[in-house]
Amino acid sequence: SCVHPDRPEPLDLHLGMFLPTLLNQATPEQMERFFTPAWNLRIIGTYAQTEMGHGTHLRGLETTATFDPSTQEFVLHSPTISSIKWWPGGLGKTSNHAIVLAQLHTQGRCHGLHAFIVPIRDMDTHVPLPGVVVGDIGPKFGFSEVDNGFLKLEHVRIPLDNMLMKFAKVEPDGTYVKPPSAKLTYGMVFIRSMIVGQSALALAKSCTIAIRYSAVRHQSELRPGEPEPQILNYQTQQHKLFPVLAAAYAFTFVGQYMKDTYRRISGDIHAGDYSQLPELHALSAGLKAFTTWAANAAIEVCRMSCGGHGYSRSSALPDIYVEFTPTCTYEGENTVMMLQTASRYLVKSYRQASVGQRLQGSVSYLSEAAAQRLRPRPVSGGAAPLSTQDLLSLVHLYQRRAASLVELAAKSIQQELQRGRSQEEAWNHSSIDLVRASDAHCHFVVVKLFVDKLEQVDDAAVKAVLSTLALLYALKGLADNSGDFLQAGLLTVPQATRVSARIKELLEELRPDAVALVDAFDLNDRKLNSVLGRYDGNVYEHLYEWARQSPLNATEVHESFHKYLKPLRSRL
Ligand SMILES: CCCCCCCCCCCCC/C=C/C(=O)SCCNC(=O)CCNC(=O)[C@H](O)C(C)(C)COP(=O)(O)OP(=O)(O)OC[C@H]1O[C@@H](n2cnc3c(N)ncnc32)[C@H](O)[C@@H]1OP(=O)(O)O
Ligand SMILES: Cc1cc2nc3c(=O)[nH]c(=O)nc-3n(C[C@H](O)[C@H](O)[C@H](O)COP(=O)(O)OP(=O)(O)OC[C@H]3O[C@@H](n4cnc5c(N)ncnc54)[C@H](O)[C@@H]3O)c2cc1C
Repeated sequence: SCVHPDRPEPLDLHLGMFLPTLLNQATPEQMERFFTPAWNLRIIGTYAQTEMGHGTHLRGLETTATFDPSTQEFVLHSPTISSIKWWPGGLGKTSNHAIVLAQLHTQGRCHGLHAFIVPIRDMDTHVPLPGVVVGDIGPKFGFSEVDNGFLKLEHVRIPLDNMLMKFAKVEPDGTYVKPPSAKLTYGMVFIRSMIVGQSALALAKSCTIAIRYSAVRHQSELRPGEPEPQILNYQTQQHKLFPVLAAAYAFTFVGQYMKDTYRRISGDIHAGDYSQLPELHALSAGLKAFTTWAANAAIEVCRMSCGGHGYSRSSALPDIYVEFTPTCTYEGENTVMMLQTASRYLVKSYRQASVGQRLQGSVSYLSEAAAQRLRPRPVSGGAAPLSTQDLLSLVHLYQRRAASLVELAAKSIQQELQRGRSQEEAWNHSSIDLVRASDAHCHFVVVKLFVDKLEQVDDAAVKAVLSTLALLYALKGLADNSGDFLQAGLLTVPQATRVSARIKELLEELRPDAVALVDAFDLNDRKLNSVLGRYDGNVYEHLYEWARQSPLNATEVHESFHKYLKPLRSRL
């Protein structure tokens, strides 16, 4: 639930994008109307954009909203089976309103996607309103507590004033007034920016559970005859978990940066300055994809590092995974988001830099790269950047890897065009390179923000351990993507060998602080909800207690079962 700034009482649950969209696209009068007591007593809203046949391709959405000037109403309609709204959270049983994205038709012309508030259930009886066919889409991979639903609209009429008109408008005579920028109707940058913080939280929870458990769990023999060691002392366990720990800190800082950037740029937009919207769209789309893919994989690493007990729901890791994994799909499917960042921002910026334009923001390095391309600089074959004093050099290495992959993608498009392919085909035949370029750009942004953050840390001891984490994050990325760095001439094979050796040293250096570093996330037992991740470390007692609570243990096997079993046994 969310609290409207001017009203103390909490508003009802607004699912997913309902409230952010309202806040972003409703006029002040509409905000007043939707949040007056009559509305906020029980308005439960969902955000219905995706259809059965279209999720990614917004321009392909089929739901229509046709303005009828004779009655001053819009007629909302689902013309085909594939146009049925599908997936919106809370639509199946809970919501009584939906923000519906539909193709606006007025005066015989289609003006593209716009947002409409559609009442879908009676505010008193909660019965679906006339023309509204609504229900739940059925069991899913997870998210079972959310009634993701379907919505079929059969010529449903809503008043003119239910179209969100902060940017675009329809006059009473049906005249369409364009928004100051067509891009404002896309939205989504808010939630995508927030999801970056969710990636950090999912990582922090998972590595807290796995590292605390790894400090409690004793297993096997390290030295014959000695007691079983903590599994956290195994180099392989450290190699699994400490890079996740480093990523959890990295993404926490990126999440803070995205929140601040969203606030700053949306303030500019409200003041009528849209110049930073492309940067915000590119960053939010790319970093949402980059951090959710990384966190999704890392949660599984944490689960498997806990052995059998990691597979138990008592660890909380299966639930963290099931709840987190759809972030790679919703709010913009990750591959499509990476392509947006590359095609709509990086390649465009590369071309601007190539003609000497001085770029600002996260792509300013492309201007430096264009200049250096004019004055190529031999890569130092000397010592690899392996100490915390070298963090800035590592940022430059990531910057130059990104620049080289953006250039590679741009040149691939050029080559495809020269082979006679159309623009669209040339882009499609370069999309693997485009995704790689986006990934490298986001990776550079994450490393840079981590290193920038260190400058704000005053406590010497904290700064030292965070610098070691930043170094581990950067070197692990170098090792995992060494092909890119070698291919771009940014790393030599001997240097790559030294990087791997240095990573092992860093694991050892971090071992004494590992548990303190996860404690620092300050996730209490209730929030973690994990027997393995308990702050007091009393895992086995609570694991046994947790199992005994299982409903299956509420009763003994009934004697009728034995009666059933006996004849079977006698036949075996
Ligand atoms: C405090 C609370 C914290 C909460 C934490 C988070 C919790 C999360 C809970 C959420 C629960 C789940 C709810 C899920 C909801 C959903 O999934 S809602 C549906 C999401 N669907 C999508 O995201 C659809 C993805 N598809 C698209 O965005 C578009 O189809 C496309 C991929 C962008 C392509 O559209 P198209 O019209 O073809 O555009 P282009 O030609 O590519 O670009 C045109 C220009 O517009 C610019 N642009 C595109 N998108 C945006 C944007 N969002 N913002 C700004 N600008 C955008 C693009 O850059 C182009 O610009 P130019 O190049 O300058 O023309
Ligand atoms: C748990 C959950 C909750 C959701 N909640 C909501 C909600 O509240 N409201 C709402 O409106 N929607 C919601 N959605 C729907 C979600 O937004 C869509 O599923 C998402 O946008 C992806 O679209 P799609 O399902 O059509 O996938 P598709 O786009 O069909 O993706 C399938 C494959 O096609 C590829 N692909 C598609 N287009 C391209 C392209 N141009 N280039 C290259 N590859 C491409 C993708 O990369 C992917 O691999 C939810 C989904 C989930 C899973």
